[in-house]
Formats: sequence, C-alpha cells, structure tokens
Amino acid sequence: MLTDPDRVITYSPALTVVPTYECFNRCTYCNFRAEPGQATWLSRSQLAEQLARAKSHGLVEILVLSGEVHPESPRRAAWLQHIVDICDYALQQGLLPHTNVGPLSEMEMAQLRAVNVSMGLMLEQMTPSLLQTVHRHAPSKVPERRLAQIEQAGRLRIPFTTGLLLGIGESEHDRLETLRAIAQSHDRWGHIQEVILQPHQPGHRQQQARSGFSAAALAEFVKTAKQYLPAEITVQIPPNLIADHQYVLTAIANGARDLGGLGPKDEVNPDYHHPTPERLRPFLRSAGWQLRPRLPIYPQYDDWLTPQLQQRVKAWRGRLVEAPSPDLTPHPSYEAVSR
Ligand SMILES: O=c1nc2n(C[C@H](O)[C@H](O)[C@H](O)CO)c3cc(O)ccc3cc-2c(=O)[nH]1
Ligand SMILES: C[C@H]1O[C@@H](n2cnc3c(N)ncnc32)[C@H](O)[C@@H]1O
Ligand code: MET
Ligand code: SF4
Repeated sequence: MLTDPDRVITYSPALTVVPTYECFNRCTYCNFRAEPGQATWLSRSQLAEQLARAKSHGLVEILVLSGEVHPESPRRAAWLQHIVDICDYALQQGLLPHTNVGPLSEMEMAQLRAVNVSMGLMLEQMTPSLLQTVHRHAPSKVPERRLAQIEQAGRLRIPFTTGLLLGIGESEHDRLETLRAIAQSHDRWGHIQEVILQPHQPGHRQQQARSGFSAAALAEFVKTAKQYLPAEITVQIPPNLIADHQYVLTAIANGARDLGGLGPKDEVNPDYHHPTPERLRPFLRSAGWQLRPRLPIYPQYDDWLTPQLQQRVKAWRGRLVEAPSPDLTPHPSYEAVSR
C-alpha cells in the first residue's frame, strides 16, 4: 500500500483496566479516585471478562491505570503484585500491557518492566507552586519525585510515555520549564517515545471545578511543544477532550501525530466519550490524513525489550503490516459499550 508517511496519524486501540480506584492522593481535578479502603480491587473474573471483550473488539493495548497505595503502607506489596498479575494475564491473552500507576520504587519498576511493553507517568507540571493548590494533598505529584521517575525509567531502558496536564493553574513559563525537563531527560536516556498534551477538562466528580483548557490554546501549544522537544518524540493529543474537532486538525497541522488510546471508555474523564476510529477516519481523510492503529511501543524501541516481550510485539507488528486497519477495527457494537 502506498502511503505518504508524513500524512499518517496514529492511535492505539486500547482498553483501560483499573486495578483499583482507591488512592491516597487527592488531586483536586481527579474524577477517578475512591477513598482508600472504600473500593474493591479488580477480581480475576472481572479482568477475564474485560480482556475477552477487548479481544472481541480488536483492541491490542491494555492500559493499566490505577489509584495508588501509599509507599509505606503494609498493603503496598499486595497492590504491586496485583498489578503484575494483571499485566501477566493480559500477556497470556496475547494483549500488550502499558502501565501508568504513579511513582514506583526502582524494584517495583524493574518488576513491571518484565511484563510491560512500555510504561508511563505524566509529569503534569514542574512548578512546585501547584503543591499549594491542586496538589496540596497529593504527595505523588511532587515534581522532583516525578522527574526522578522519568530518569529511573531511562536508566532501566523502559520505553516511556509522559506528558503535561494543561490548565491546572500553571503559567505559560511553567509549561516551557516542564517541556525543557522532559527534553533534558530524553537527551540523557533517549527513552521518551511520546509526550501527551492533556488539556484539563472538568468532570462531574472532581473536588474543584475549574474551567477546561481551551481547544484553541491546546492546538497552539502543540507548536511550542514541537519547538522544545526533540523531533523524534511524538506529540499526542486526546480527541475526546477537544470539543470542536476542527481544532484536532489545527493541532495536527501544528505537529501533533497521535491520538492516544481509543477505547470503549475513558476512565480518567468518563464524562467525555472517545470518538470511534470509524468516525475519525473519514474526517481525517477529508483533510488528507490517514488514520492508522499503532502498538503501545514505538518500533525504534523493540530491541529494548526482553526476548519474550519482543516475540509478542513482533507477532503484532506482522499483523499490523499485513492488515493496517480492518483487522483492528473495533466491533460495530463498540459505541453501545460506552459507559
Ligand atoms: O497512556 C496514557 N493514556 C492516558 N489517557 C488516555 C488513554 O490513552 C485513553 O484515552 C483511554 O483512557 C483508553 O480507554 C488519558 C486520558 C484522559 O482523558 C486523561 C488522562 C489520560 C492520561 C493518560 C496517561 O497518562 N497515559
Ligand atoms: C493519568 C493522568 O490523567 C490526568 N488527569 C487526571 N484528571 C484529569 C482531568 N480532569 N482532565 C484531564 N486529565 C486528567 C493526569 O495527568 C494523570 O496523570
Ligand atoms: N494515579 C496515577 C497518576 O495520577 C495514574 C492514574 S490518574 C487517574 O499518575
Ligand atoms: S489523578 Fe491519580 S494520583 Fe491524583 S487522585 Fe487521581 S488517581 Fe490519585
């Protein structure tokens, strides 16, 4: 098939799996968390059911997103093991896990490395001023701590996704500092495959409703991100958080090339449905862009993985090459599953 590689926009057919919603942090913008002790952990039968559904819909990535147990809690080890078990089971089912569960010790991260094809942690923003506001009760969001995580991932050679949460009280200058920190870490380790520009959008569950980050400002910020980040890092934007889809095209014109995980439910922002690839494809095509599924690991990192994981990834790359989209097109009932 002849396609201009410069006119391709990617997404990852993904299902988000949540080990637990309980979280000891209280980010004021969060629509996800439950009080520690007040949420059950995902059971094996629930997981089995979700993964079966993911497979029937042609999804490939299992995005493991979790609330967090305090690093010093006696329940921390069980929490980590629960996450490892989920990734393990997803691999057994032929799916590819990507875990983003907050800061991890070096041992914890090394353990997850063996069962993930890539991992992630949003840097959010580097300015410590947010520790007085949205992150006042969120020890996991200490910027130096998160930056140290990104460094740790580089040392462990883990293909990594990070990003900025925009519109949580940071200044324009703060955003540049955050981009610079990511660029510097990548210069040291070369491990950042993509950077998510995540516009904060208010949901119905959050503690403090501030207004969302505008679609126009996001599209404009893509330009800045492209200036500050190394060219090989892909800029990702979430189409469900961009109310007016014309701005998706503006963001693409400004350098965004990926639409992130598209799946039946956005667990982080349940008030905002993902558009289906079927809906996005003709819309992008009319502007001259081809929408294509990708794996949660970018090809340049395949040889960083253990031989076992490389084998899994290779099997999927074969399928992606042979059948760029029909094979991965979600089932027609996809929209019906939303919410
Ligand atoms: O891979 C990631 N995807 C993130 N996603 C997107 C995710 O890829 C998917 O859009 C769905 O959640 C998949 O069902 C977010 C979506 C939101 O609405 C808000 C925040 C995030 C944050 C992440 C993230 O940190 N890592
Ligand atoms: C998993 C990631 O989700 C992001 N996140 C959390 N809450 C929201 C929200 N209301 N809007 C947008 N992004 C959010 C944070 O950046 C976190 O790190
Ligand atoms: N708790 C993790 C973080 O904030 C990931 C999920 S957030 C909904 O980084
Ligand atoms: S954003 Fe993540 S760390 Fe913050 S409260 Fe929600 S689940 Fe916890």
